[in-house]
Amino acid sequence: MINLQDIPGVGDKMAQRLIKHFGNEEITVTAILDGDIASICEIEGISHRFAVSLVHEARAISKGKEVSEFLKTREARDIYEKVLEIIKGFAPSKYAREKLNIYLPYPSSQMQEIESVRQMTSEYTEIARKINFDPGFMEKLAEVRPLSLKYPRPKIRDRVLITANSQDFEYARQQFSDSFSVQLVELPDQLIDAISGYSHIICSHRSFLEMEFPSDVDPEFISDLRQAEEWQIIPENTISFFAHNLHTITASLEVVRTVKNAGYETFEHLGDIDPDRIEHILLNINETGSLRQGIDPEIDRLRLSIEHMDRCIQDAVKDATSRISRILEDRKLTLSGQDMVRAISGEIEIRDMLEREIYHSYMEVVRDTKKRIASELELDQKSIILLDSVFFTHITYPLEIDKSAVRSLRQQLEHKLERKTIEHIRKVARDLHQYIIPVRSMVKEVLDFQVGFAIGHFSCEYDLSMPVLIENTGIGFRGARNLFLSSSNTEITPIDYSVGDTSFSPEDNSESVVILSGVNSGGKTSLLDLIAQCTVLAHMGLPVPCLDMEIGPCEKMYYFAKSKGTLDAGAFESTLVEFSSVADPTDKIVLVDELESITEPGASARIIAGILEMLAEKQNSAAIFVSHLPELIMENTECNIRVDGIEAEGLDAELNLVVDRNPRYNYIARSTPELIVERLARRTEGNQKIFYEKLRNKFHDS
Ligand SMILES: Nc1ncnc2c1ncn2[C@@H]1O[C@H](COP(=O)(O)OP(=O)(O)OP(=O)(O)O)[C@@H](O)[C@H]1O
Repeated sequence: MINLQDIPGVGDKMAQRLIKHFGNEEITVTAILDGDIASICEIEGISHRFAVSLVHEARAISKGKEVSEFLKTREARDIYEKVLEIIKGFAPSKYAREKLNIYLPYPSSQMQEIESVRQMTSEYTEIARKINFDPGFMEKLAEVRPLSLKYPRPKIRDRVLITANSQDFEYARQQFSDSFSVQLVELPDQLIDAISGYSHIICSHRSFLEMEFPSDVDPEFISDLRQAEEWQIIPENTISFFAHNLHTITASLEVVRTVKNAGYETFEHLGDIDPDRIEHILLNINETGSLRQGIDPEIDRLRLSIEHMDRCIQDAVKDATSRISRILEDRKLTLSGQDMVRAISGEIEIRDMLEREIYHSYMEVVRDTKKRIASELELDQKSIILLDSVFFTHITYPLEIDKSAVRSLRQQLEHKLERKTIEHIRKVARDLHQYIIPVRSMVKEVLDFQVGFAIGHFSCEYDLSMPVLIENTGIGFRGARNLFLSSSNTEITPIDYSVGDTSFSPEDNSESVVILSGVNSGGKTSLLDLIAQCTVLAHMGLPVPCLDMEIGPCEKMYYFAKSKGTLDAGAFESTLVEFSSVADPTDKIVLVDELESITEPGASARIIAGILEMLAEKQNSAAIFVSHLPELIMENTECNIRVDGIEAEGLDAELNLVVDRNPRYNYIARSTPELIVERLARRTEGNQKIFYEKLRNKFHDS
């Protein structure tokens, strides 16, 4: 087991953060070595890229090998990166894109790594084919992101937890004071101060049962503070985890359901995950952690009542005043002589007489107004009693209301709503609590599924096949298509070719070291790229762009691309130094494109011959050298080296080169300069034509 801080990029602080997240160093290192990018990314501030580099570095240390152990040259790494870039094009998310970076070509000595990817790839290719890239499924798959465990903890201003002794107080403060107030109440006369201003009071000790609470307070009691679960005291926290990750969780559930329904056991070990049940509970909440509308009719009613209360009362009072106005307009007061005398003598007030006259009609309007408000706000009996005190018992015109009574009514409704909401939230939190760990595992699995599915999708899209791994040295294939050409929409000629001892080798032609000669633009470099792609993919455990392929896995891959022009002395020397590494005894595949351009033809033919001899003598390596100097090279060696050729068959009616892109075994291909000259001679006129014809005749003379 390696130490966390041995991994480059992991300092003291980073190690602590990782250990805090995973629990201990051993679990952390195991997660990193397992490539558990999803869990590593759950830590705030750690990017996918950094997580991937941790995995690479840790694996390299644990195996005592460099990451690029198999890929020995810059061009070999380029091929790997370009192939990986194509696969990444199928990644449904940024996470999957990054995680694909942990797929590397492994040397044959790490066959178990190759085998495990091969097995996984076959499964995923089958799943991808079966699900057939259903757009709905693909959309859900793409919605899954690593879970965010860093979401704002809810601040609950109207809740207080009262504790009865300093130990409970300290414990509760540490646990809960981030979310709501915690108070110490050791004596009954401290109670009122501690709870005033809070509508939701939680008592954490039975001694509070004996204390007298104000009549409008309805405290909750929990018997054992330390035994209480999070969902009992801060259900909002549990809800927050699900709400904050709602999209990812619901999308993951859908992915799991679809894969299960398609008959695959990929997620079977997630036994605790019942997508229907979890989805049903999640229907209660929205992304902000609030209860969704339409879930609890009582809560909806209270929400609406509070929201519409002011407008409803305002409109009802306005209409009532108009109605009173109309009543007054129709009224006339006739005073009898006696009344006049009593009024003058002060025995009765004119005001009283007037009030008496309209009292019944006025009160009827007030009664109707209350009824209307009660009905529009759907008030229950308790609230209707409070509504009574909103209206005065004496006559006012225009109709006036008691604003403090309106406030009390509102407060009463708000308290009721809070109470109902917390009851509901607690129920949802209790139901969801048990799924926190299973859901975390599920999302991790679905994220890994994204990666596997991307590979499966790539395999289906390019119609790839799993290569057969053989004991012998060599690589051979049928119907192979260069992925880089496929991506550029060129119409591709499938290639059949074999180097070394494969069942595709022509009879008596199983040499593993060959020179590939041929026409300019015949496809020699494309064929080298194709062999490099197949070699890299096969050593990654991935399928290859061939109808069938056999490969003898090896330890290293060298790819030397064509150099641009003759090299100066320094560059020539460093190229030779690079090539010297080919001399070590390990089995390898060596691909070289036109090495002759490093120096003048005679010298380079000797150098190439020397390198080829060395490779051929070891008999454990496959090598393909593209060269325009096959005869010159062969003159310089006695070794058993095969020369194959890609030949141009001539010019077509449009004067384009007609090439057979499939190499011919044991065949030195004719070069094309004469065909190019021929084409120029036919396409030009006048002096130019004369010039090209002169050159063409030179070929014919020889
Ligand atoms: N199998 C194929 N199917 C279709 N087109 C191909 C195939 N192989 C190569 N080509 C086309 O031929 C072009 C030239 O190929 P490439 O560069 O591999 O030839 P080359 O023999 O290496 O040429 P040169 O000798 O000039 O370096 C490519 O760009 C590609 O468009």
